[in-house]
Amino acid sequence: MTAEAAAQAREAVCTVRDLVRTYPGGRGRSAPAAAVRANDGITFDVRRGEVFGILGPNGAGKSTLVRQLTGLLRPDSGTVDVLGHDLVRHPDRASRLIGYLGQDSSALDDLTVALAAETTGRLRGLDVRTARARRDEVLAELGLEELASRPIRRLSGGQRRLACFAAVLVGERPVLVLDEPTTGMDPVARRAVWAAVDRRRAERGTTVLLVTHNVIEAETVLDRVAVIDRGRVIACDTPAGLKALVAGEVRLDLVWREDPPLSVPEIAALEGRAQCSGRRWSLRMPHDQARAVVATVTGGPAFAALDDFTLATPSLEDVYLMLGGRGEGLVKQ
Ligand SMILES: Nc1ncnc2c1ncn2[C@@H]1O[C@H](COP(=O)(O)OP(=O)(O)OP(=O)(O)O)[C@@H](O)[C@H]1O
Repeated sequence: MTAEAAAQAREAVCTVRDLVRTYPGGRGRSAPAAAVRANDGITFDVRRGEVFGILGPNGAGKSTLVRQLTGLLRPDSGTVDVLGHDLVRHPDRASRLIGYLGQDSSALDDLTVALAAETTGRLRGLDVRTARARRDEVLAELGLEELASRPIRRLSGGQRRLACFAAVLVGERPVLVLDEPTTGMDPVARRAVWAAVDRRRAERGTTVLLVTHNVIEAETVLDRVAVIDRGRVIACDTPAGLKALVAGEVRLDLVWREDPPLSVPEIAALEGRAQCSGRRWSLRMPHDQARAVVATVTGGPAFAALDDFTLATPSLEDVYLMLGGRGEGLVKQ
């Protein structure tokens, strides 16, 4: 091991090695359902104080991965170490180390926002006074005071998500695992979540593992990201490092009014290279080629068929596609 690798291993808070999890096939309605290998040899390290992302489209295996990290699902093979604890052998230790926000919040639905936060603190060993004090701090921090006495089940989707996030923060844990925490939230709530995460990282060195299929969020809030496709890590780096893989290229999006004008030879030649989604074509190409294509679509007979076009610098979605991932499931807003 090099000195650098040794230093990195020392500061790793979470170490995942060769994690495999297969869901058994069942008896489907018409034919037997095949087994699904949801995690197929996943390996990565998360360092202290890092916001580490797991990015991938629906069904990539993200939730399966975090449920194993949080001791809720047993892997077929592989290891999960969090702060020196073997969580495959001792899954019961996960709740002392990790604050987990899963996708399903129904367990808290019957409680009010305040009681959900207080109860979580009590379950984590705080005495009543401390649990109430922490509850009040977190509700104020997230702008939830006005909703404090409302039952969670009566809130909007975004408010409910924020209330569950608040509960996760009461009774501090050194590691937070957040499975798509901002789903359904408006921009104000999203900002409150990221500010709360940042504050804990800066003040307490909290380490955050964040599951997302939102590429914009991934680019703005993550220090490093593991890109997952079909149960495997296909890349792991900083967002900037990943985007350097497609540096020198631009993304051209073309939106046609109706059918694309395939009678124009230059357009027909582009079709095979484009990611087509309805009337939208998306292409990645070097700058000078993009200039030539823009001249063709805006100057020639193709123009009448064109509804709109945009040129943009490549995003993590382009990296994902370049690496062979299926891009359809990623969210871009
Ligand atoms: N309990 C289960 N039984 C059988 N197959 C499952 C089960 N849970 C998940 N799967 C399958 O395992 C694969 C990975 O699912 P997983 O929920 O981990 O993906 P994900 O990346 O979290 O997706 P999403 O973004 O939609 O939450 C999918 O093909 C899914 O259909």
